[in-house]
Amino acid sequence: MFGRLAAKQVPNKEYAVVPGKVNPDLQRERKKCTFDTLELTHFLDGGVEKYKDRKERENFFLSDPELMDDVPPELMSHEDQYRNGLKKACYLFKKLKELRENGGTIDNYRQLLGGSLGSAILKDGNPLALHYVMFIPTLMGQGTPDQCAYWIEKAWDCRVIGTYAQTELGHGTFIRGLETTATYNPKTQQFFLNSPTLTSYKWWPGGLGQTANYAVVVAQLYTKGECHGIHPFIVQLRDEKTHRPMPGVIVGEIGPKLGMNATNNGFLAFKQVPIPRNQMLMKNAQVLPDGTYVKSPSNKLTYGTMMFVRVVIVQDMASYLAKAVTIAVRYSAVRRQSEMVPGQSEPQIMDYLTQMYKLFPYIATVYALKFSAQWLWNMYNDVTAKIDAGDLELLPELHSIACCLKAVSTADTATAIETCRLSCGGHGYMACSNLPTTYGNVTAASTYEGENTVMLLQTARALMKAYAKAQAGEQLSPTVEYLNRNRKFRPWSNTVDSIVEGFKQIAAGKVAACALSLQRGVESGLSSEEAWNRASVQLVDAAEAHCRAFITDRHLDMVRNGMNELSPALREVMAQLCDLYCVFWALKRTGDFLQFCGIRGEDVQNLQDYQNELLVQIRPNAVGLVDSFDLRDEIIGSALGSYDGQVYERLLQSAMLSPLNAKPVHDSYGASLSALLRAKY
Ligand SMILES: CCC/C=C/C(=O)SCCNC(=O)CCNC(=O)[C@H](O)C(C)(C)COP(=O)([O-])OP(=O)([O-])OC[C@H]1O[C@@H](n2cnc3c(N)ncnc32)[C@H](O)[C@@H]1OP(=O)([O-])[O-]
Ligand SMILES: Cc1cc2nc3c(=O)[nH]c(=O)nc-3n(C[C@H](O)[C@H](O)[C@H](O)COP(=O)(O)OP(=O)(O)OC[C@H]3O[C@@H](n4cnc5c(N)ncnc54)[C@H](O)[C@@H]3O)c2cc1C
Repeated sequence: MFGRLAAKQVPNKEYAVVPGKVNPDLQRERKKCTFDTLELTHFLDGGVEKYKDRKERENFFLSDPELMDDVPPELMSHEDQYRNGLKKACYLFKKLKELRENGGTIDNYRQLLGGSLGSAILKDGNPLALHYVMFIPTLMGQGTPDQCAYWIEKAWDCRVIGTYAQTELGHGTFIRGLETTATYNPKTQQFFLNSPTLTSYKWWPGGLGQTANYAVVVAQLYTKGECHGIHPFIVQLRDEKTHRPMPGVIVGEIGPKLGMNATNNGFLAFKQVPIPRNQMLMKNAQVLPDGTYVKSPSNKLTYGTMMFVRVVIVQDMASYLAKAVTIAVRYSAVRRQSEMVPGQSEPQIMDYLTQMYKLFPYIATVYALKFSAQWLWNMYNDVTAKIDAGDLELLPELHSIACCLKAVSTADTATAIETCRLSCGGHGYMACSNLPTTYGNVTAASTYEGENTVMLLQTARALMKAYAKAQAGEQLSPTVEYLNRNRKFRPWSNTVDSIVEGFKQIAAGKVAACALSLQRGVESGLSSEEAWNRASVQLVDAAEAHCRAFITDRHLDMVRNGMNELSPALREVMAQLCDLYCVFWALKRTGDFLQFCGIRGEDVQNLQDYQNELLVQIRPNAVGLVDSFDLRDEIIGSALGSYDGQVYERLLQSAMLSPLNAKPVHDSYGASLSALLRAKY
């Protein structure tokens, strides 16, 4: 493994990090806060009991030195990143078991992964993540009771470790086009898995490289000479004792990536690999022993695990963003630069309105995403319970709203984290700020589990259907109710209610414009598919507008109806954040408001003034707001964002970890530089 780096001492002892010393600017900021930060933390946790559970859990994991890195992962080789990630992931499993046996409150490993705790322990990814996030959920969601009974316990106990192998070199988005085949032979009662082309190689699954010994493989099912489309199969990839690849299985790792370098993403191919009939997951569709195919009530049920992960991603985005914005806000309170008034002392950079504008809307975004994520999670649970009882009616609506929320939450969070990085100037570019790694983790989510443009087009498809229903006077489901053709939008009134209503009006206008474009396209002689492609830029835009309308509506509803038990001081700050989120997006979409909501130039000026006012109102509470996220320093993992604000001391300390600083003269001097310096040209 990597050698323990002998960290060099900081050059001057007085510049070392001093335990307990807090930067005076941060102390002043904390005194200014107008609300009780603990009250907000309790609210975020969902009550005092849950707060206590979380604290206990964090203490249990984060006080264990085995789970802390001696060396930051960015200083490790690709191979050591994997070794380190795997070692910690396995240790974490043992600790989790210990916690559960002692009556701990975390019921599964998945809860550890997406949240801030998981990303603190396994900063650059977890090779066991897919086992918990997709392999086990697929067994649970797609297995028959017998299959669940056989596999799930083994999987929970990590006696088998799996991944979810769907994407291929040639196809990620268009899953109906996957090329891996599973052909049933009734004589042997086996499926034979085969990879007929290079493009059919599975590519990307997390943990597939060297970790998993099983996988759910998504393959085209052939039986009695007929193809029935893609289905999930449990396939053994490696020997349970030796861990060597099974005969006919070609497997490996795909190499370094922009981020998530410990996740051990892999490739996989099969040469006619046999598996028994009962390893097709048969809750929805079945193949009988004689090869007869029994159809699923809906072939979209095979897509259930993706839906589940899309729902979870929206929650994860709020966690990642809370971390990034905590780093940037604390740093902005400590950092002083330039002169606002000539001759006066340098202000905290957070006193510049442009800096407030970079940061505060993203504090608000944490709440906006959190409230939408909570709603989506509840809806997901309701709909899956109904599906289990045979009622599939709400599935399309869940799919439509999950797709756009997944796309908008990941895209917004990636932009927000990049803005946080920029707001920290040069130091934000340092790996030790933890902003680059956080960005790497988050930007991946714009691609995985459904590429964002493609997800928005799925929502747009549902919106077009809803629009047609509205035109026909049919009843609409709640998330698209605003498309009702008889709906009268209220006139503009310079209030946050008006903005939220305005977003619905914009979405309705854009949806109608798309329908018109599609109709005109077809009338001009295009096929419906060609017309769809011609309208697709507009369609993506309409889906985003629909999602923004949903998010602002949820946020306002929570502030109005979900915070009654909070103190007036805290409710006031929560209302300011909600207003800021709405005004920020209204100003980003001024053109839309002018086009669809009948606002005038002076209304835009009013919005601008209101945004400035909100930024100034939030300013004294900025540090209090991020403190309320209550993220421990181990979770923040940043020289810029620790609670004590010893920013410069930590930067210097972290530079001393660089192996290049281990000796006063680096070996490379003798190997190349000395010759260059002495050469006579
Ligand atoms: C930590 C994480 C690590 C990462 C892991 C991964 O990335 S794993 C890999 C992750 N990979 C991905 O995420 C791959 C992304 N790709 C996909 O999910 C699919 O290929 C697709 C949804 C884009 C199209 O699928 P398609 O060509 O089969 O469909 P179509 O467009 O022809 O529409 C037909 C109808 O089906 C409907 N419908 C569709 N999906 C659902 C659903 N889930 N539920 C309900 N309904 C659904 C749709 O609304 C439409 O309804 P309509 O209008 O007829 O009433
Ligand atoms: C970090 C990471 C982890 C992953 N983990 C897993 C895993 O564990 N298991 C697994 O099976 N997969 C995994 N994936 C794969 C992931 O799900 C796919 O990369 C994703 O679904 C996108 O598919 P693609 O790569 O084929 O992109 P493409 O579909 O090729 O996208 C390329 C471009 O084409 C555009 N495009 C494609 N289709 C359309 C369309 N119909 N209309 C308009 N534009 C279109 C897209 O918008 C995009 O701009 C992972 C990917 C990443 C990055």
